[in-house]
Amino acid sequence: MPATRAAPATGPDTVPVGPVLSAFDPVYLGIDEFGAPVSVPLIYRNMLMGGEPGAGKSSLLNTALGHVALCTDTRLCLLDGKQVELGLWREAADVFVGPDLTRANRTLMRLQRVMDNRYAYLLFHKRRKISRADGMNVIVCAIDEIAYFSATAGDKPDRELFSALLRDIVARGRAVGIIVIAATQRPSADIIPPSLRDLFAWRFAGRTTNDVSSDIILGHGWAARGFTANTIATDNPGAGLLIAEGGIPYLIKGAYLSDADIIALADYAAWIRRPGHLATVPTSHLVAAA
Ligand SMILES: Nc1ncnc2c1ncn2[C@@H]1O[C@H](COP(=O)(O)OP(=O)(O)OP(=O)(O)O)[C@@H](O)[C@H]1O
Repeated sequence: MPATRAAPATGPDTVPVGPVLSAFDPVYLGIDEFGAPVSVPLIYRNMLMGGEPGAGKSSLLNTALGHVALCTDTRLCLLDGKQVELGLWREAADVFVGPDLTRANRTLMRLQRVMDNRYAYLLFHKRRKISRADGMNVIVCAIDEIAYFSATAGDKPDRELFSALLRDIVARGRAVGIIVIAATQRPSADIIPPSLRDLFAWRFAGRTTNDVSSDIILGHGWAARGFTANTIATDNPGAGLLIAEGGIPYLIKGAYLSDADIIALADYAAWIRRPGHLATVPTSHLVAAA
C-alpha cells in the first residue's frame, strides 16, 4: 500500500518551502540612480524616513518591513496612528498599536524593559553587543508618523513620555537588537531635533517642501552643499536621498510593494512565526492507507 500523508492532529505546522532571511542580512531598499540595487545593513542601526505627504515614506517603510517580516529571527512591533499604513502586517506582528498613545507608551516601556534585560545579559557575558550566535530575536519597532504620538495625540505629559521613551530606545536599543524604523511627514526641529536625528544611522529624505526640512532629515548643511530633497520631482514618489552615518547623500528610488504583495508577504510572515514553523512533517505522520 502506498504511504499517504495525513494532517497531524497535534503536530507542528508546515509551510511551503520559501525564502527566509535574517535581520543580520542587508535590507533591500530599491535602486540607485544607475539602476544598481541598494541594500543596507540594518542590524545595530536605526532608520528614519521623512518627507512631505505622498513622498513615499510609508511605502519605503513597508519595503523595509518586507525584509524584516521574512526574517526568522525578528519580532515586529508596529505603531501606526493611521492604522492603515502598517496595518497589513499586523497578523505578523507581536504588537500592533493604532491611535492609542497610552498603549504606545506601554509598548515602548516593555521594549525598554527588554532592552535593559538584554544589557544585563551582555554585562554578565562581558560583551558589548549581541551577535547572531546569541540566538535572540531582533525586535524591529516600526513607527509610522512619529509626530502623531509625539506632538498630536493625547496630552502633553504622555507625548513627552513617548518622546523620552523613543529617544532612549533609539539611543540604546541597537546594540541589543532593538531597531527602530520611523517615518515622519513633519520634518521639523520640534519633531526631529538634531540630537534625535543623529541617532538614526540611516536617513531617507523623500521630497521635502524646502531645504530646511531636507536638512532636518539628512543633517545640517547638506542643502548648502547641493544635496536637497526639495529637488525631487513631485511626480516621483519613492525617490529620495539616502544617507548613512558619516556618508554622503545619494539618490535612490525605493522598491514598491503593492497592497497585494504586502498581504501575501504578511500572510507568509505570520505563518513562519507560528510555533513549530518551518518544520517538516515527521515520518510518524506518514500512515498507511487503510
Ligand atoms: N517607490 C515607489 N514607486 C512607485 N510609486 C510609489 C513609490 N512609493 C510611493 N509610491 C506612490 O506614492 C503614493 C504615496 O506613497 P506613500 O503613502 O508611501 O507616501 P507617504 O510619504 O507615506 O505619504 P503620507 O505622509 O501622506 O503617508 C503611494 O500610494 C504610491 O502610489
